[in-house]
Amino acid sequence: MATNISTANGTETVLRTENLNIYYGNFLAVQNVWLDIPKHKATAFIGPSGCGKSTLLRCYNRLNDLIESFRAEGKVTYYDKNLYAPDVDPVEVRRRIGMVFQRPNPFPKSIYDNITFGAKINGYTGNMDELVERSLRQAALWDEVKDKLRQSGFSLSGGQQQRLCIARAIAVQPDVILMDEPCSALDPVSTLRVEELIHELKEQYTIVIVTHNMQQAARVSDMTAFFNVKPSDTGGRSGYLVEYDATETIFNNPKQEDTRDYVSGRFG
Ligand SMILES: Nc1ncnc2c1ncn2[C@@H]1O[C@H](COP(=O)(O)OP(=O)(O)OP(=O)(O)O)[C@@H](O)[C@H]1O
Repeated sequence: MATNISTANGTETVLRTENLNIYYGNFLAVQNVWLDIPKHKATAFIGPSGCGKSTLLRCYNRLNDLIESFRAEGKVTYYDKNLYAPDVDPVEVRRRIGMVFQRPNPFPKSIYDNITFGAKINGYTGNMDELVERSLRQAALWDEVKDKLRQSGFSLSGGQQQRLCIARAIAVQPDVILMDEPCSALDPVSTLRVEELIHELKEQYTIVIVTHNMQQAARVSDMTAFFNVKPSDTGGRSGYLVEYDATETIFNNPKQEDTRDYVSGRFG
């Protein structure tokens, strides 16, 4: 279907924003975003602090709905279906479009129960032991925890906790995994582990990752969107999309001077 094709790389589009403006109260936080997220690729959002990377990311699974002052104009579609249509259940959206946060946030439960919790809520009727093993294997954590599944999730290292959170996200069988600076609280070895994992995960899932670390964007992503901020009519500074292209192009041959300056470290 023509409307389902990302012009950027010819693959199927999973999430699309059209003329998206995001407000907190009267403040226009992000303006006029047109962006296609391609299937089974990793797409990175980069840009200076406050340009709206996390705000946009949270629009994709309606997590901003929980913020009272939030309001969106324009369109966000998921396989051509309007994510904000009145008949769309935000809880189901969040099951299909999972999220991993900046700080690992396991539930105060055992490793095993961290994985099964969401599945139980969703009425999963399959074999829980298999689900736990499969999810932990996919998150490259199984070998490290298989002998201590009944221990608390908090007993793991920070990097292991983040992989547990990724396993928890996988366990509800999502289609998309949103990652908001997933490595910013991790040491370099754990960061590398999660980056390797992203490469493996994108064979099955569509990944969108916000990162402050440009080397990380260059290492893990196929597509990169660079956002910047500019003064807004509503006061303050609004984020906007400067350039979106294959990661290699953004880092080696960007079309916009602002992108070139940012990726070369001249500002931001
Ligand atoms: N809950 C909120 N209420 C009001 N304003 C908010 C809220 N969350 C974010 N903002 C504002 O929206 C703008 C975009 O913030 P956002 O956190 O999305 O940017 P970011 O690019 O992810 O920043 P950082 O890289 O620092 O995490 C900022 O001006 C921020 O102050």
